Amino acid sequence: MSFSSKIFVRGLATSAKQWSPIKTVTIIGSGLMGSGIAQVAASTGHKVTVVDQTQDIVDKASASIKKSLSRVVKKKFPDDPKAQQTYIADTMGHLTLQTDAVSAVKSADLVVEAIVENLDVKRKLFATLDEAAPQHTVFASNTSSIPIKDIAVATKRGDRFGGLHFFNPVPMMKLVEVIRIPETSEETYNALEAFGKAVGKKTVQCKDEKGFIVNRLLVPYMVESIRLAERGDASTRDIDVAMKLGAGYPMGPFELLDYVGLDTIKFILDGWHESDPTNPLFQPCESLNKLVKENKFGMKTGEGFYSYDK
Ligand SMILES: CCCCCCC[C@H](O)CC(=O)SCCNC(=O)CCNC(=O)[C@H](O)C(C)(C)COP(=O)([O-])OP(=O)([O-])OC[C@H]1O[C@@H](n2cnc3c(N)ncnc32)[C@H](O)[C@@H]1OP(=O)([O-])[O-]
Ligand SMILES: NC(=O)c1ccc[n+]([C@@H]2O[C@H](COP(=O)([O-])OP(=O)(O)OC[C@H]3O[C@@H](n4cnc5c(N)ncnc54)[C@H](O)[C@@H]3O)[C@@H](O)[C@H]2O)c1
Repeated sequence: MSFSSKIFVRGLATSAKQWSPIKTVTIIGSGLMGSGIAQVAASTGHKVTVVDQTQDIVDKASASIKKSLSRVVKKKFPDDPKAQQTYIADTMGHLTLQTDAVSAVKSADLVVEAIVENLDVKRKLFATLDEAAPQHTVFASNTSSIPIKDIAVATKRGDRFGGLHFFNPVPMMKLVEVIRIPETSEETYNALEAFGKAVGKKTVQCKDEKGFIVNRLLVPYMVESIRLAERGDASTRDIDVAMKLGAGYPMGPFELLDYVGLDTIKFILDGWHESDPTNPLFQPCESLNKLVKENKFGMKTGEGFYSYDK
């Protein structure tokens, strides 16, 4: 077969591959979000490989996925222990957990990144994976606050790059935001949207703007809640009760702040303030900075706006 026809065939194969549904998924990062994304992908029949930095971390991820699955099956198959065990075994049977990212992307249709919220680390990872992954593989980041385009520049596949922003806890939250950058092709967007639906989520589409949809509205709301308490207008408890009973939120803003992590909120707010310093919604927040300075990040450290049994 001549060189040019080889390119043509490969081109067809590649382009044909882009239209096929995502079946094999690699998730880089097995923390709070990566393990949740892996769980919902594996429990909906996808072949999933999860990667993290050490065997100890991936072992912990495996255990937390099993723990979460045991909570899911109690609701899904009440009084049917056999069905519960089968569901857990089938899901775990679709999951491979390892520490080598390069080999993990060799046959991936989709790579979802859910590693530390650090642009340089994300770029370094994607640059490496761009060399290792097949041409047809779609890349997506689960970042909360970094513009997808700033991550995608590390690769040569802007047309096969997007954002899949899941919500914490992934097994429970029914939404995934599908984010396009200008280069994202129609095929890529369709594949990402179809994957979001295939893992049981409702998908919404948005541009690659600060906070996408939910965080852009939630972060200012939560920071304004802190300012309301700082002024002494109401207590944190009463603000939480008010928003749960008055607005129907499952958690009040201070419960949610402690749940998501005060360090994460501060990181996001500082980033948005830096890039838009006059925006009143993004002004720094004194009591948030004080708690983070004292390493009081919320549930994950045992103390934030509230104290928790560790
Ligand atoms: C936010 C602004 C920006 C911040 C930073 C970025 C954030 C990020 O980018 C965006 C977000 O995620 S924003 C954050 C978006 N997220 C939110 O806003 C969260 C809002 N909060 C909620 O939706 C609810 O409070 C929860 C669903 C978290 C807990 O439900 P609850 O009723 O309050 O209390 P419950 O008793 O605990 O659980 C009841 C049952 O649910 C089931 N189950 C629960 N967790 C499970 C898991 N991990 N696995 C499996 N199953 C799980 C289980 O069956 C359990 O029964 P069990 O007998 O205990 O096993
Ligand atoms: N926590 C949330 O509520 C939430 C919700 C939506 C999106 N996000 C986003 O998801 C991403 C992950 O957040 P998280 O809360 O799961 O963080 P996490 O700290 O729980 O997990 C991050 C994981 O990535 C691993 N990691 C870091 N660098 C790595 C590398 N180079 N290769 C492989 N693994 C690496 C870490 O070991 C860790 O296990 C972030 O971008 C965050 O903004 C977080």
